[in-house]
Amino acid sequence: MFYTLTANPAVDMTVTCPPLIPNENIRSVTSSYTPNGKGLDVSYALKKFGVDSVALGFFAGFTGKYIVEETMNMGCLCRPVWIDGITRINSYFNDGENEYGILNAGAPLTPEGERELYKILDTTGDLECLIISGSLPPKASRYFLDEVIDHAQDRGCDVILDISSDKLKTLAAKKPLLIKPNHHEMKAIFGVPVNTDDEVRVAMKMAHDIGVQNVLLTRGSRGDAYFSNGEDIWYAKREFNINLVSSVCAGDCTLAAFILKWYHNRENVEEALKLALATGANVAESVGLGDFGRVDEYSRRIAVRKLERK
Ligand SMILES: O=P(O)(O)OC[C@@]1(O)O[C@H](CO)[C@@H](O)[C@@H]1O
Repeated sequence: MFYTLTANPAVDMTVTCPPLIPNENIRSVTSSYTPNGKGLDVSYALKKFGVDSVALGFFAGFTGKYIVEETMNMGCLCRPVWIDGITRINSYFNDGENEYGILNAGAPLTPEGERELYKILDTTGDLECLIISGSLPPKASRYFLDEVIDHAQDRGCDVILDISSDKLKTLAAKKPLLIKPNHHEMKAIFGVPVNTDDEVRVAMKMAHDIGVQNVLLTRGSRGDAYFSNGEDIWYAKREFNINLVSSVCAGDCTLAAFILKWYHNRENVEEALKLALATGANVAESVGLGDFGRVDEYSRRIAVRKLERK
């Protein structure tokens, strides 16, 4: 069974509005409030593909209650750890020209909360693959992620990381099965750009050298991605334009789709990349995750090639 961990979930408030004007109030055109957080998004996307997972995370207050209820309403399994405070609300604005995001800190984590999570990881019956996504809440202990990975790996569980913290560099030594940085994160973590095939080769090698088994590198609005398994590197690109509404959950759904096709069939890189980019593109065309209505059609319009070995 797939498990996702969202240590710092959020209600996303997504607003479309006329251009923002300093020191003036403007009225929004549309607004919506959706249960989110990177790991939860992975669980929701898997569910849309008909695959169950268990969503783990720390939840607090009325917003936490809303997320857990909505998660269950979607038919997703969820094992919340309740903490004090209020789960954050993140705000995203699209003024027709640009996207803006304001991300809040989240409810502070407690040692008791952390221990409760470790207990779930130690005792749950079917822990096969844990996808750890997103930021950490305030007051998370210094070695929280190290501990989470240790508890999971002690159970023989694979670990996938989608975190932007520079902790990723040290966590790589624990040999995660897969990491999913975007181009900004890859540059921040390894200090090298990833604009060309050759630059990507260098960055991928750096990731593998420090312990990462597989890397899915996404490049946001460019609509392309690279995947490296340590032996070969594939490049995938969408061959169509999208009608951008909100790119906010696109990366999480890209990851979910990739895992879905690749986790149980590691040879299936090409198909996995096609579904991943198609899903990300379709999600960016709606608020939240959308209905995945064009994923099949888009999958047929993703070009994939293997890079020459050097
Ligand atoms: O602060 P984090 O955890 O890095 O990111 C949180 C977040 O931006 O990630 C999701 C999109 O990926 C949003 O639903 C959510 O608001």
